[in-house]
Amino acid sequence: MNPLLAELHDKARAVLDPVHHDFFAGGVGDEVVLAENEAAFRRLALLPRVLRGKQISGDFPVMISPTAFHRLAHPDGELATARAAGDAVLVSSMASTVPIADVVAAASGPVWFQLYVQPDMDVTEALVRRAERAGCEAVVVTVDSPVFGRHRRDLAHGFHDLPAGLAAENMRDLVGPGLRDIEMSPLVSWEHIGRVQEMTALPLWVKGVLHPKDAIIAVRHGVAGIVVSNHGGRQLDLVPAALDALPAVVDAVAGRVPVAFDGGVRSGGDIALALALGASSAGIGRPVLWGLAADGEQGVRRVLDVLRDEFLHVLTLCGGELSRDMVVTRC
Ligand SMILES: Cc1cc2nc3c(=O)[nH]c(=O)nc-3n(C[C@H](O)[C@H](O)[C@H](O)COP(=O)(O)O)c2cc1C
Ligand SMILES: O=C(O)C(=O)c1ccccc1
Repeated sequence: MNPLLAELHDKARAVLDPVHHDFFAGGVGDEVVLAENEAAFRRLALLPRVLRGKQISGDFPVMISPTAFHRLAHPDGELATARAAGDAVLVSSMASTVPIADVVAAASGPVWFQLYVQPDMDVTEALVRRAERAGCEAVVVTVDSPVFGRHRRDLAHGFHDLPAGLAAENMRDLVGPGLRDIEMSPLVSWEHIGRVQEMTALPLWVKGVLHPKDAIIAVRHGVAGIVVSNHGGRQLDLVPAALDALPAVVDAVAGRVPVAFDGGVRSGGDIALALALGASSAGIGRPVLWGLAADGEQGVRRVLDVLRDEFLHVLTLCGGELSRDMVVTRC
């Protein structure tokens, strides 16, 4: 892990209510997958290319992955995250504690709206309209959550609702703004993806694909892109590290749509490895929350600056190239 990010996590741990820290930090079950997501990067190495004779461009293909309830981390919540995002894609959680319209207004770059399809399709449509009216540039449907993950730390703390004054603002006047007003349903299917596509002209991405067969089905449904993710180890504690699932999905998709990735990215080198394995961009989840808790907008900016600087340094050392043939396993 980049030591500056570790420092921000230490600071976040010191300032956060331990219950809220554990909501952000925790995973499902024994937290095997949570640990594996980071460990998977350590098992890979890069063979740099040499004497390529070129100056690298400043492209920084990173997105802020959707995470719920930023006002648990800092009073400015998602407004601070949005202001700090710069030109990175900000995927704003449907479970934000600031309404999506205000998130987009605070951002200077693209904002995408993350959606859990609600079994009441009128509620789903109302959410999509809110995202459209706000000016979101894509909808990202999270598909790895037919049910809430059983987060052992939350159960131990008895954390199952937001403190007074905080709410899931996008849900207001639809069902209710409480944590449990957001439904996850095992009845959601590919048919619902089609229905969301009929609702909106916005590009639709699916987030949380691990099986290459699902990636192929997604492409067949005309998705704009796929995010390979295991939800940061918060859903099924039996899945592989997200990084280990990436190559097979990239191969199955065969360039037809972009394949983004998240899970365990903690350094510029991690971003480089994900890109070398074929990811179009790397998503950052918890480190953004640590920056936000530690120092609000400045903290999130610091996280992105540290990762950008380190990524561009690594990329330069790799001759400005990242490809699958440069990745080898250690030992
Ligand atoms: C506290 C927390 C809340 C999350 N909330 C959401 C969410 O609302 N929607 C979603 O699609 N994913 C959610 N995720 C998953 C992230 O989008 C992402 O997949 C994951 O955090 C990436 O792994 P990382 O934290 O190791 O970077 C959440 C993750 C965390 C840690
Ligand atoms: O905690 C999560 O991982 C998550 O996705 C979520 C979604 C909605 C409400 C609370 C948490």
